[in-house]
Amino acid sequence: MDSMTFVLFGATGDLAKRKIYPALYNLFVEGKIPASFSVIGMGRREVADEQFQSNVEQSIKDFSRHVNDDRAQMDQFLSAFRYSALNVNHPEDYKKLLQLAEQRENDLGIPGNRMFYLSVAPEFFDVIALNIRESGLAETKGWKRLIIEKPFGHDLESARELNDRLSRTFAEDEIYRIDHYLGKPMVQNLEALKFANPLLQGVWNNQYIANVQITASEIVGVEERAGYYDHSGAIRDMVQNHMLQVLMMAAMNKPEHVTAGQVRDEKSKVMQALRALDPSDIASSVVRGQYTSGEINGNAVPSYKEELGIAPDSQNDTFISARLWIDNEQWSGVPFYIRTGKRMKEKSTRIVVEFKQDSTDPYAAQGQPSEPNLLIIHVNPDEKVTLRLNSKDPLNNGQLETVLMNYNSEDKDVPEAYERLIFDALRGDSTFFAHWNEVELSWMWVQPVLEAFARGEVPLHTYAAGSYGPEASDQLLEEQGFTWWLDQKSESSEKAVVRS
Ligand SMILES: NC(=O)C1=CN([C@@H]2O[C@H](COP(=O)(O)OP(=O)(O)OC[C@H]3O[C@@H](n4cnc5c(N)ncnc54)[C@H](OP(=O)(O)O)[C@@H]3O)[C@@H](O)[C@H]2O)C=CC1
Ligand SMILES: O=C1O[C@H](COP(=O)(O)O)[C@@H](O)[C@H](O)[C@H]1O
Repeated sequence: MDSMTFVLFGATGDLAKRKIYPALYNLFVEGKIPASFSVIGMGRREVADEQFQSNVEQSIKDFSRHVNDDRAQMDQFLSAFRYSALNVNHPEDYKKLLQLAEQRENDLGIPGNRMFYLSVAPEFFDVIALNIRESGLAETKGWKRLIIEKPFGHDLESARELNDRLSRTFAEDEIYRIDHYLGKPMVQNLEALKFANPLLQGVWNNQYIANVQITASEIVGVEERAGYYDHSGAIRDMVQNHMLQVLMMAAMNKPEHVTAGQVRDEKSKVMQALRALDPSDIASSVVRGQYTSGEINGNAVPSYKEELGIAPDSQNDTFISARLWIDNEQWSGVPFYIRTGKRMKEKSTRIVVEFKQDSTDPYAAQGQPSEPNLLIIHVNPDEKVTLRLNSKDPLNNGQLETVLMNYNSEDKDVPEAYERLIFDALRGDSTFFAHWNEVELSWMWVQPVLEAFARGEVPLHTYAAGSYGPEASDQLLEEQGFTWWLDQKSESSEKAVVRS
Protein backbone atom coordinates (compact mmCIF):
# COMPACT_ATOMS: atom_id res chain seq x y z
CA MET A 1 0.00 0.00 0.00
CA ASP A 2 1.17 3.52 -0.78
CA SER A 3 2.38 5.91 1.91
CA MET A 4 -0.12 8.73 2.24
CA THR A 5 -1.50 11.65 4.22
CA PHE A 6 -4.85 11.07 5.89
CA VAL A 7 -6.54 14.49 6.01
CA LEU A 8 -9.36 14.25 8.52
CA PHE A 9 -12.07 16.92 8.71
CA GLY A 10 -14.02 16.54 11.96
CA ALA A 11 -11.05 15.20 13.92
CA THR A 12 -12.54 16.33 17.24
CA GLY A 13 -15.90 14.67 16.60
CA ASP A 14 -17.66 11.56 17.77
CA LEU A 15 -17.15 9.41 14.69
CA ALA A 16 -13.42 10.10 14.61
CA LYS A 17 -13.13 9.15 18.27
CA ARG A 18 -15.28 6.01 18.20
CA LYS A 19 -14.47 4.60 14.78
CA ILE A 20 -11.75 6.28 12.74
CA TYR A 21 -8.79 6.38 15.18
CA PRO A 22 -9.37 2.84 16.44
CA ALA A 23 -9.66 1.63 12.84
CA LEU A 24 -6.39 3.33 11.82
CA TYR A 25 -4.65 1.93 14.87
CA ASN A 26 -5.87 -1.61 14.25
CA LEU A 27 -4.67 -1.40 10.66
CA PHE A 28 -1.31 -0.05 11.83
CA VAL A 29 -0.84 -2.85 14.40
CA GLU A 30 -1.68 -5.44 11.76
CA GLY A 31 0.80 -3.89 9.31
CA LYS A 32 -1.97 -2.94 6.90
CA ILE A 33 -0.89 0.67 6.52
CA PRO A 34 2.63 1.75 5.69
CA ALA A 35 4.91 2.46 8.66
CA SER A 36 5.47 5.93 7.21
CA PHE A 37 2.25 7.87 6.98
CA SER A 38 0.87 11.20 8.10
CA VAL A 39 -2.45 12.13 9.67
CA ILE A 40 -3.64 15.72 9.88
CA GLY A 41 -6.75 16.30 11.96
CA MET A 42 -8.92 19.39 11.79
CA GLY A 43 -11.74 21.10 13.64
CA ARG A 44 -12.53 24.67 14.63
CA ARG A 45 -11.22 24.42 18.17
CA GLU A 46 -7.54 25.00 18.91
CA VAL A 47 -5.80 21.80 19.98
CA ALA A 48 -2.04 21.40 20.45
CA ASP A 49 -0.45 18.42 18.67
CA GLU A 50 0.42 16.76 22.01
CA GLN A 51 -3.17 17.09 23.22
CA PHE A 52 -4.46 15.76 19.90
CA GLN A 53 -2.18 12.73 20.14
CA SER A 54 -3.29 12.15 23.70
CA ASN A 55 -6.98 12.32 22.63
CA VAL A 56 -6.30 9.82 19.87
CA GLU A 57 -4.58 7.49 22.34
CA GLN A 58 -7.57 7.71 24.67
CA SER A 59 -9.99 6.81 21.90
CA ILE A 60 -7.86 3.79 21.05
CA LYS A 61 -7.89 2.69 24.68
CA ASP A 62 -11.66 3.09 24.76
CA PHE A 63 -12.63 1.63 21.43
CA SER A 64 -9.85 -0.33 19.73
CA ARG A 65 -9.97 -4.11 19.37
CA HIS A 66 -6.16 -4.18 19.77
CA VAL A 67 -5.26 -3.07 23.26
CA ASN A 68 -1.70 -3.86 24.25
CA ASP A 69 1.08 -2.39 26.35
CA ASP A 70 3.49 -1.84 23.50
CA ARG A 71 4.45 1.75 24.29
CA ALA A 72 6.95 2.02 21.44
CA GLN A 73 4.32 0.89 18.95
CA MET A 74 1.79 3.39 20.31
CA ASP A 75 4.35 6.22 20.21
CA GLN A 76 5.28 5.39 16.66
CA PHE A 77 1.61 5.44 15.67
CA LEU A 78 0.87 8.72 17.48
CA SER A 79 3.93 10.43 16.03
CA ALA A 80 2.11 10.46 12.67
CA PHE A 81 -0.62 12.78 14.02
CA ARG A 82 -0.72 16.57 13.68
CA TYR A 83 -3.57 19.00 14.24
CA SER A 84 -4.47 22.13 12.30
CA ALA A 85 -7.35 24.36 13.44
CA LEU A 86 -9.61 24.94 10.46
CA ASN A 87 -13.02 26.40 9.88
CA VAL A 88 -14.46 24.77 6.78
CA ASN A 89 -15.72 28.18 5.57
CA HIS A 90 -12.35 29.98 5.84
CA PRO A 91 -10.27 29.57 2.65
CA GLU A 92 -7.10 30.83 4.41
CA ASP A 93 -7.24 27.82 6.76
CA TYR A 94 -6.88 25.49 3.78
CA LYS A 95 -3.71 27.29 2.73
CA LYS A 96 -2.30 26.60 6.18
CA LEU A 97 -3.38 23.01 5.83
CA LEU A 98 -1.67 22.69 2.45
CA GLN A 99 1.58 24.01 3.93
CA LEU A 100 1.42 21.52 6.78
CA ALA A 101 0.59 18.62 4.45
CA GLU A 102 3.53 19.47 2.17
CA GLN A 103 5.89 19.98 5.07
CA ARG A 104 4.97 16.59 6.54
CA GLU A 105 5.28 14.92 3.12
CA ASN A 106 8.78 16.40 2.82
CA ASP A 107 9.82 15.55 6.37
CA LEU A 108 8.64 11.96 6.03
CA GLY A 109 9.76 11.61 2.42
CA ILE A 110 6.34 10.35 1.37
CA PRO A 111 4.62 11.05 -1.96
CA GLY A 112 1.68 13.43 -2.21
CA ASN A 113 -1.00 10.77 -1.88
CA ARG A 114 -3.87 12.42 -0.02
CA MET A 115 -6.90 10.77 1.49
CA PHE A 116 -9.49 13.39 2.48
CA TYR A 117 -12.00 12.09 5.01
CA LEU A 118 -15.09 14.26 5.62
CA SER A 119 -16.29 13.29 9.09
CA VAL A 120 -18.36 16.44 9.46
CA ALA A 121 -21.99 17.47 9.05
CA PRO A 122 -23.25 16.93 5.48
CA GLU A 123 -23.92 20.64 4.87
CA PHE A 124 -20.13 21.10 4.82
CA PHE A 125 -19.37 18.49 2.18
CA ASP A 126 -19.56 20.78 -0.82
CA VAL A 127 -17.76 23.77 0.71
CA ILE A 128 -14.90 21.51 1.77
CA ALA A 129 -14.61 19.98 -1.71
CA LEU A 130 -14.62 23.49 -3.20
CA ASN A 131 -11.89 24.72 -0.84
CA ILE A 132 -9.77 21.63 -1.40
CA ARG A 133 -9.75 22.58 -5.07
CA GLU A 134 -9.32 26.32 -4.64
CA SER A 135 -6.48 25.99 -2.12
CA GLY A 136 -4.40 23.72 -4.32
CA LEU A 137 -4.70 20.74 -1.94
CA ALA A 138 -6.09 18.66 -4.80
CA GLU A 139 -3.13 19.43 -7.05
CA THR A 140 -0.77 16.75 -6.07
CA LYS A 141 1.62 14.49 -7.92
CA GLY A 142 0.25 11.50 -6.03
CA TRP A 143 -3.31 10.25 -5.89
CA LYS A 144 -6.16 12.03 -4.16
CA ARG A 145 -9.26 10.36 -2.77
CA LEU A 146 -12.32 11.45 -0.85
CA ILE A 147 -14.11 9.42 1.81
CA ILE A 148 -17.49 10.87 2.50
CA GLU A 149 -19.95 10.01 5.23
CA LYS A 150 -23.70 9.71 4.95
CA PRO A 151 -26.20 11.21 4.47
CA PHE A 152 -25.59 11.82 0.78
CA GLY A 153 -28.29 14.40 0.13
CA HIS A 154 -31.71 14.88 1.66
CA ASP A 155 -33.67 13.97 -1.46
CA LEU A 156 -33.01 13.23 -5.12
CA GLU A 157 -32.41 16.82 -6.12
CA SER A 158 -30.02 17.67 -3.28
CA ALA A 159 -28.11 14.40 -3.82
CA ARG A 160 -27.67 15.28 -7.49
CA GLU A 161 -26.53 18.80 -6.61
CA LEU A 162 -24.04 17.49 -4.08
CA ASN A 163 -22.67 14.97 -6.52
CA ASP A 164 -22.33 17.65 -9.12
CA ARG A 165 -20.33 19.84 -6.74
CA LEU A 166 -18.07 17.04 -5.52
CA SER A 167 -17.35 16.00 -9.06
CA ARG A 168 -15.79 19.41 -9.76
CA THR A 169 -12.93 18.41 -7.46
CA PHE A 170 -12.97 14.61 -7.47
CA ALA A 171 -13.63 12.08 -10.24
CA GLU A 172 -16.15 9.34 -9.47
CA ASP A 173 -13.41 6.75 -9.04
CA GLU A 174 -11.79 9.01 -6.41
CA ILE A 175 -14.96 9.20 -4.28
CA TYR A 176 -15.57 6.56 -1.60
CA ARG A 177 -19.10 6.94 -0.20
CA ILE A 178 -19.28 5.12 3.08
CA ASP A 179 -22.28 2.93 3.76
CA HIS A 180 -21.12 1.12 6.86
CA TYR A 181 -23.56 -1.75 6.19
CA LEU A 182 -21.40 -2.60 3.18
CA GLY A 183 -18.49 -3.02 5.59
CA LYS A 184 -20.29 -5.60 7.71
CA PRO A 185 -18.71 -9.02 7.30
CA MET A 186 -21.97 -10.84 6.68
CA VAL A 187 -23.11 -8.34 4.06
CA GLN A 188 -19.77 -8.78 2.32
CA ASN A 189 -20.17 -12.51 2.73
CA LEU A 190 -23.41 -12.53 0.72
CA GLU A 191 -21.40 -12.40 -2.44
CA ALA A 192 -19.37 -15.51 -1.53
CA LEU A 193 -22.36 -17.41 -0.19
CA LYS A 194 -24.22 -16.93 -3.44
CA PHE A 195 -21.45 -17.13 -5.98
CA ALA A 196 -19.00 -19.59 -4.44
CA ASN A 197 -21.67 -22.20 -3.64
CA PRO A 198 -23.31 -23.80 -6.67
CA LEU A 199 -25.77 -25.32 -4.17
CA LEU A 200 -27.16 -21.88 -3.36
CA GLN A 201 -26.52 -20.33 -6.74
CA GLY A 202 -28.80 -22.89 -8.36
CA VAL A 203 -31.76 -21.96 -6.17
CA TRP A 204 -31.19 -18.20 -5.92
CA ASN A 205 -34.13 -17.28 -8.12
CA ASN A 206 -37.91 -17.10 -8.38
CA GLN A 207 -38.25 -20.79 -9.13
CA TYR A 208 -37.18 -21.70 -5.60
CA ILE A 209 -37.45 -18.58 -3.46
CA ALA A 210 -40.84 -17.53 -2.10
CA ASN A 211 -39.82 -14.24 -0.52
CA VAL A 212 -36.87 -12.39 1.00
CA GLN A 213 -37.11 -10.47 4.27
CA ILE A 214 -34.51 -7.87 5.25
CA THR A 215 -34.79 -6.56 8.79
CA ALA A 216 -32.72 -3.97 10.65
CA SER A 217 -34.41 -3.47 14.00
CA GLU A 218 -32.90 -1.42 16.79
CA ILE A 219 -33.50 -1.10 20.50
CA VAL A 220 -32.06 2.40 20.72
CA GLY A 221 -34.13 5.53 20.15
CA VAL A 222 -32.84 8.76 18.62
CA GLU A 223 -30.08 9.13 21.23
CA GLU A 224 -28.41 12.56 20.89
CA ARG A 225 -29.33 13.02 17.24
CA ALA A 226 -32.82 14.45 17.50
CA GLY A 227 -32.00 17.50 15.35
CA TYR A 228 -30.90 15.33 12.47
CA TYR A 229 -33.26 12.39 12.91
CA ASP A 230 -36.49 14.36 13.26
CA HIS A 231 -35.89 15.73 9.76
CA SER A 232 -34.71 12.48 8.24
CA GLY A 233 -36.78 9.68 9.68
CA ALA A 234 -36.20 5.99 9.08
CA ILE A 235 -36.84 6.41 5.37
CA ARG A 236 -33.76 8.60 4.82
CA ASP A 237 -31.69 7.38 7.75
CA MET A 238 -31.88 3.67 6.95
CA VAL A 239 -33.98 2.81 3.88
CA GLN A 240 -32.46 5.01 1.17
CA ASN A 241 -28.97 3.79 2.00
CA HIS A 242 -28.46 0.69 4.17
CA MET A 243 -31.65 -1.23 3.42
CA LEU A 244 -31.46 -0.72 -0.34
CA GLN A 245 -27.74 -1.52 -0.37
CA VAL A 246 -28.40 -4.82 1.43
CA LEU A 247 -31.23 -5.54 -0.99
CA MET A 248 -28.86 -4.93 -3.92
CA MET A 249 -26.25 -7.24 -2.40
CA ALA A 250 -28.86 -9.96 -1.80
CA ALA A 251 -30.49 -9.73 -5.23
CA MET A 252 -27.57 -8.99 -7.54
CA ASN A 253 -26.74 -11.44 -10.23
CA LYS A 254 -23.40 -13.18 -10.57
CA PRO A 255 -20.76 -10.92 -12.12
CA GLU A 256 -18.26 -12.53 -14.44
CA HIS A 257 -15.48 -11.38 -12.13
CA VAL A 258 -15.83 -10.10 -8.59
CA THR A 259 -14.36 -6.67 -9.31
CA ALA A 260 -15.57 -3.29 -8.07
CA GLY A 261 -16.78 -2.33 -11.54
CA GLN A 262 -18.71 -5.52 -12.20
CA VAL A 263 -20.24 -5.71 -8.72
CA ARG A 264 -21.34 -2.10 -9.10
CA ASP A 265 -22.90 -2.84 -12.51
CA GLU A 266 -24.82 -5.82 -11.15
CA LYS A 267 -26.05 -3.83 -8.17
CA SER A 268 -27.18 -1.00 -10.44
CA LYS A 269 -29.10 -3.51 -12.57
CA VAL A 270 -31.07 -4.55 -9.49
CA MET A 271 -32.00 -0.93 -8.82
CA GLN A 272 -32.92 -0.37 -12.46
CA ALA A 273 -35.25 -3.38 -12.28
CA LEU A 274 -36.75 -2.32 -8.94
CA ARG A 275 -40.37 -1.49 -9.69
CA ALA A 276 -40.98 2.23 -9.19
CA LEU A 277 -43.91 2.83 -6.91
CA ASP A 278 -46.84 4.49 -8.56
CA PRO A 279 -48.25 7.21 -6.24
CA SER A 280 -51.48 5.21 -6.01
CA ASP A 281 -49.58 2.09 -4.77
CA ILE A 282 -47.41 3.73 -2.13
CA ALA A 283 -49.88 3.56 0.75
CA SER A 284 -50.43 -0.16 0.14
CA SER A 285 -46.72 -0.97 -0.27
CA VAL A 286 -45.07 1.13 2.42
CA VAL A 287 -45.86 1.19 6.15
CA ARG A 288 -44.79 4.15 8.27
CA GLY A 289 -44.68 4.00 12.03
CA GLN A 290 -43.70 6.02 15.08
CA TYR A 291 -43.14 4.53 18.53
CA THR A 292 -45.22 5.27 21.56
CA SER A 293 -43.99 4.60 25.10
CA GLY A 294 -43.34 1.00 26.08
CA GLU A 295 -40.91 -1.35 27.73
CA ILE A 296 -37.66 -2.78 26.47
CA ASN A 297 -35.77 -5.42 28.44
CA GLY A 298 -37.80 -4.55 31.53
CA ASN A 299 -37.12 -0.80 31.27
CA ALA A 300 -39.80 1.77 30.58
CA VAL A 301 -39.00 3.97 27.59
CA PRO A 302 -40.73 7.19 26.54
CA SER A 303 -42.57 7.74 23.29
CA TYR A 304 -40.74 9.30 20.34
CA LYS A 305 -42.61 12.58 20.85
CA GLU A 306 -41.30 12.73 24.42
CA GLU A 307 -37.65 12.22 23.45
CA LEU A 308 -35.28 15.13 24.08
CA GLY A 309 -35.23 17.55 21.14
CA ILE A 310 -38.19 15.99 19.29
CA ALA A 311 -41.15 18.19 18.42
CA PRO A 312 -44.12 17.13 20.59
CA ASP A 313 -46.31 16.96 17.49
CA SER A 314 -43.66 15.34 15.27
CA GLN A 315 -45.02 13.35 12.33
CA ASN A 316 -41.64 11.77 11.63
CA ASP A 317 -41.27 8.04 10.95
CA THR A 318 -39.16 5.87 13.25
CA PHE A 319 -40.24 2.69 11.47
CA ILE A 320 -40.62 1.75 7.82
CA SER A 321 -41.50 -1.51 6.20
CA ALA A 322 -42.11 -1.99 2.52
CA ARG A 323 -42.82 -4.58 -0.15
CA LEU A 324 -40.64 -4.28 -3.21
CA TRP A 325 -40.62 -6.12 -6.52
CA ILE A 326 -37.67 -6.63 -8.82
CA ASP A 327 -38.96 -6.94 -12.36
CA ASN A 328 -36.33 -9.11 -13.97
CA GLU A 329 -36.11 -12.72 -15.02
CA GLN A 330 -34.46 -13.86 -11.80
CA TRP A 331 -36.83 -12.24 -9.33
CA SER A 332 -40.13 -11.67 -11.08
CA GLY A 333 -42.95 -12.58 -8.68
CA VAL A 334 -40.77 -12.71 -5.53
CA PRO A 335 -41.62 -10.04 -2.95
CA PHE A 336 -38.70 -8.47 -1.10
CA TYR A 337 -39.79 -7.12 2.27
CA ILE A 338 -37.71 -4.57 4.14
CA ARG A 339 -38.29 -3.46 7.71
CA THR A 340 -36.37 -1.10 9.96
CA GLY A 341 -37.21 0.77 13.12
CA LYS A 342 -36.01 2.32 16.35
CA ARG A 343 -37.08 1.14 19.81
CA MET A 344 -38.09 -2.28 18.63
CA LYS A 345 -38.03 -5.49 20.61
CA GLU A 346 -34.52 -6.52 19.66
CA LYS A 347 -31.36 -5.41 17.94
CA SER A 348 -31.24 -7.57 14.88
CA THR A 349 -30.05 -7.11 11.35
CA ARG A 350 -30.74 -10.16 9.25
CA ILE A 351 -31.80 -11.44 5.88
CA VAL A 352 -34.25 -14.33 5.76
CA VAL A 353 -34.66 -16.17 2.49
CA GLU A 354 -37.81 -18.29 2.53
CA PHE A 355 -37.84 -21.09 -0.01
CA LYS A 356 -40.92 -22.34 -1.82
CA GLN A 357 -42.46 -25.58 -0.62
CA ASP A 358 -42.76 -28.72 -2.66
CA SER A 359 -46.24 -28.86 -4.17
CA THR A 360 -46.05 -32.67 -4.11
CA ASP A 361 -44.95 -32.86 -0.47
CA PRO A 362 -45.59 -36.54 0.52
CA TYR A 363 -45.69 -35.60 4.20
CA ALA A 364 -48.63 -33.27 3.64
CA ALA A 365 -50.73 -36.28 2.58
CA GLN A 366 -49.94 -37.83 5.98
CA GLY A 367 -51.21 -34.72 7.72
CA GLN A 368 -47.78 -33.45 8.61
CA PRO A 369 -46.63 -30.99 5.95
CA SER A 370 -43.01 -29.98 5.90
CA GLU A 371 -42.09 -26.44 6.90
CA PRO A 372 -40.44 -24.00 4.47
CA ASN A 373 -36.68 -24.13 4.25
CA LEU A 374 -35.08 -20.90 5.41
CA LEU A 375 -31.64 -19.46 4.89
CA ILE A 376 -30.98 -16.81 7.51
CA ILE A 377 -28.01 -14.52 7.25
CA HIS A 378 -27.51 -12.91 10.64
CA VAL A 379 -25.64 -9.65 10.14
CA ASN A 380 -25.74 -8.06 13.57
CA PRO A 381 -25.30 -8.61 16.51
CA ASP A 382 -24.87 -12.31 15.68
CA GLU A 383 -22.69 -13.01 12.67
CA LYS A 384 -23.78 -16.37 11.40
CA VAL A 385 -25.59 -18.27 8.72
CA THR A 386 -28.45 -20.59 9.62
CA LEU A 387 -30.12 -23.09 7.34
CA ARG A 388 -33.46 -24.44 8.49
CA LEU A 389 -34.26 -27.90 7.18
CA ASN A 390 -36.90 -30.57 7.84
CA SER A 391 -35.69 -33.74 9.48
CA LYS A 392 -37.10 -36.81 11.24
CA ASP A 393 -37.19 -36.72 15.00
CA PRO A 394 -35.91 -40.14 16.12
CA LEU A 395 -37.42 -39.60 19.57
CA ASN A 396 -40.89 -38.88 18.27
CA ASN A 397 -41.79 -41.79 15.99
CA GLY A 398 -39.92 -40.23 13.13
CA GLN A 399 -42.25 -37.21 13.02
CA LEU A 400 -40.93 -34.27 11.02
CA GLU A 401 -39.18 -31.55 12.94
CA THR A 402 -37.28 -28.48 11.81
CA VAL A 403 -33.57 -28.40 12.52
CA LEU A 404 -31.17 -25.46 12.34
CA MET A 405 -27.69 -25.81 10.91
CA ASN A 406 -25.45 -22.95 11.95
CA TYR A 407 -22.18 -21.54 10.72
CA ASN A 408 -21.02 -19.06 13.31
CA SER A 409 -18.16 -16.67 12.64
CA GLU A 410 -18.30 -14.94 16.01
CA ASP A 411 -15.21 -16.66 17.38
CA LYS A 412 -13.03 -14.90 14.83
CA ASP A 413 -11.51 -11.53 15.69
CA VAL A 414 -13.19 -9.88 12.71
CA PRO A 415 -12.30 -6.26 11.86
CA GLU A 416 -15.08 -3.75 12.38
CA ALA A 417 -16.86 -2.24 9.36
CA TYR A 418 -14.94 1.06 9.48
CA GLU A 419 -11.65 -0.75 9.64
CA ARG A 420 -12.44 -2.84 6.58
CA LEU A 421 -13.73 0.15 4.63
CA ILE A 422 -10.84 2.49 5.47
CA PHE A 423 -8.43 -0.30 4.53
CA ASP A 424 -10.21 -0.76 1.18
CA ALA A 425 -10.22 2.98 0.44
CA LEU A 426 -6.52 3.27 1.28
CA ARG A 427 -5.69 0.57 -1.22
CA GLY A 428 -8.11 1.95 -3.80
CA ASP A 429 -10.70 -0.83 -3.74
CA SER A 430 -14.21 0.63 -4.05
CA THR A 431 -16.16 -2.65 -4.18
CA PHE A 432 -17.91 -2.06 -0.88
CA PHE A 433 -18.63 1.63 -1.30
CA ALA A 434 -21.78 3.17 -2.72
CA HIS A 435 -21.26 4.27 -6.31
CA TRP A 436 -23.10 7.36 -7.50
CA ASN A 437 -25.29 5.25 -9.86
CA GLU A 438 -26.55 3.22 -6.91
CA VAL A 439 -27.08 6.29 -4.75
CA GLU A 440 -28.98 8.11 -7.46
CA LEU A 441 -31.13 5.06 -8.28
CA SER A 442 -31.89 4.61 -4.57
CA TRP A 443 -33.03 8.20 -4.29
CA MET A 444 -35.10 7.76 -7.45
CA TRP A 445 -36.97 4.89 -5.77
CA VAL A 446 -37.35 6.77 -2.48
CA GLN A 447 -38.34 10.20 -3.90
CA PRO A 448 -41.99 9.38 -4.77
CA VAL A 449 -42.32 7.80 -1.33
CA LEU A 450 -41.07 11.00 0.32
CA GLU A 451 -43.52 13.00 -1.76
CA ALA A 452 -46.43 10.74 -0.79
CA PHE A 453 -45.42 11.14 2.87
CA ALA A 454 -45.33 14.92 2.43
CA ARG A 455 -48.82 14.88 0.88
CA GLY A 456 -50.05 12.92 3.90
CA GLU A 457 -51.09 9.94 1.77
CA VAL A 458 -49.37 7.30 3.89
CA PRO A 459 -50.76 6.94 7.42
CA LEU A 460 -48.35 7.22 10.32
CA HIS A 461 -49.13 4.14 12.45
CA THR A 462 -48.05 3.88 16.05
CA TYR A 463 -46.27 0.94 17.65
CA ALA A 464 -45.36 0.37 21.25
CA ALA A 465 -41.66 0.64 22.06
CA GLY A 466 -40.44 -2.92 22.56
CA SER A 467 -42.68 -4.39 19.85
CA TYR A 468 -41.98 -5.55 16.29
CA GLY A 469 -43.64 -2.49 14.75
CA PRO A 470 -47.18 -1.63 13.67
CA GLU A 471 -49.66 -4.38 12.80
CA ALA A 472 -49.91 -2.94 9.30
CA SER A 473 -46.40 -4.23 8.75
CA ASP A 474 -47.59 -7.81 9.34
CA GLN A 475 -50.48 -7.28 6.97
CA LEU A 476 -48.04 -6.29 4.24
CA LEU A 477 -46.82 -9.90 4.19
CA GLU A 478 -50.15 -11.53 4.95
CA GLU A 479 -51.49 -10.19 1.66
CA GLN A 480 -49.16 -12.66 -0.09
CA GLY A 481 -49.74 -15.41 2.50
CA PHE A 482 -46.43 -14.80 4.33
CA THR A 483 -45.36 -13.76 7.82
CA TRP A 484 -42.18 -12.20 9.18
CA TRP A 485 -39.81 -14.82 10.52
CA LEU A 486 -38.56 -14.10 14.02
CA ASP A 487 -35.74 -15.49 16.12
CA GLN A 488 -37.00 -16.78 19.40
CA LYS A 489 -35.40 -18.42 22.40
CA SER A 490 -36.86 -21.87 22.94
CA GLU A 491 -36.95 -23.68 26.27
CA SER A 492 -33.63 -25.36 25.57
CA SER A 493 -32.27 -21.84 25.07
CA GLU A 494 -31.28 -22.72 21.52
CA LYS A 495 -32.62 -20.09 19.16
CA ALA A 496 -35.67 -21.21 17.21
CA VAL A 497 -37.17 -19.52 14.18
CA VAL A 498 -40.88 -18.87 14.40
CA ARG A 499 -43.56 -17.05 12.50
CA SER A 500 -44.54 -13.64 13.85
N1 LIG B 1 -21.13 9.51 15.01
C1 LIG B 1 -21.54 8.44 14.35
O1 LIG B 1 -21.70 7.34 14.89
C2 LIG B 1 -21.84 8.53 12.89
C3 LIG B 1 -21.63 9.69 12.20
N2 LIG B 1 -21.85 9.72 10.84
C4 LIG B 1 -21.59 10.92 10.07
O2 LIG B 1 -20.26 11.37 10.32
C5 LIG B 1 -20.18 12.77 10.26
C6 LIG B 1 -19.60 13.29 11.58
O3 LIG B 1 -20.44 12.91 12.64
P1 LIG B 1 -20.01 13.07 14.18
O4 LIG B 1 -18.57 12.80 14.36
O5 LIG B 1 -20.99 12.27 14.93
O6 LIG B 1 -20.29 14.61 14.44
P2 LIG B 1 -19.79 15.52 15.66
O7 LIG B 1 -20.81 16.58 15.81
O8 LIG B 1 -19.43 14.70 16.83
O9 LIG B 1 -18.44 16.15 15.11
C7 LIG B 1 -18.45 17.15 14.12
C8 LIG B 1 -17.04 17.55 13.79
O10 LIG B 1 -17.11 18.60 12.84
C9 LIG B 1 -16.28 19.68 13.28
N3 LIG B 1 -16.86 20.93 12.81
C10 LIG B 1 -18.10 21.42 13.06
N4 LIG B 1 -18.26 22.60 12.45
C11 LIG B 1 -17.10 22.86 11.81
C12 LIG B 1 -16.66 23.93 11.01
N5 LIG B 1 -17.42 25.00 10.72
N6 LIG B 1 -15.39 23.88 10.53
C13 LIG B 1 -14.60 22.82 10.80
N7 LIG B 1 -14.98 21.77 11.53
C14 LIG B 1 -16.22 21.80 12.04
C15 LIG B 1 -16.28 19.56 14.77
O11 LIG B 1 -15.12 20.14 15.32
P3 LIG B 1 -15.13 21.53 16.13
O12 LIG B 1 -16.30 21.49 17.05
O13 LIG B 1 -13.79 21.54 16.81
O14 LIG B 1 -15.25 22.56 15.11
C16 LIG B 1 -16.24 18.06 14.96
O15 LIG B 1 -14.91 17.60 14.84
C17 LIG B 1 -21.61 13.24 9.96
O16 LIG B 1 -21.74 13.37 8.57
C18 LIG B 1 -22.48 12.11 10.45
O17 LIG B 1 -23.70 12.06 9.75
C19 LIG B 1 -22.25 8.60 10.16
C20 LIG B 1 -22.48 7.42 10.81
C21 LIG B 1 -22.34 7.28 12.22
O1 LIG C 1 -26.42 4.73 9.87
C1 LIG C 1 -27.07 4.45 10.85
O2 LIG C 1 -26.97 3.21 11.36
C2 LIG C 1 -27.29 2.97 12.72
C3 LIG C 1 -27.47 1.45 12.85
O3 LIG C 1 -26.26 0.85 12.54
P1 LIG C 1 -25.90 -0.60 13.10
O4 LIG C 1 -24.57 -0.87 12.55
O5 LIG C 1 -25.93 -0.48 14.60
O6 LIG C 1 -26.97 -1.52 12.62
C4 LIG C 1 -28.53 3.69 13.14
O7 LIG C 1 -28.68 3.58 14.55
C5 LIG C 1 -28.42 5.15 12.80
O8 LIG C 1 -29.64 5.80 13.11
C6 LIG C 1 -28.11 5.32 11.34
O9 LIG C 1 -27.81 6.69 11.08
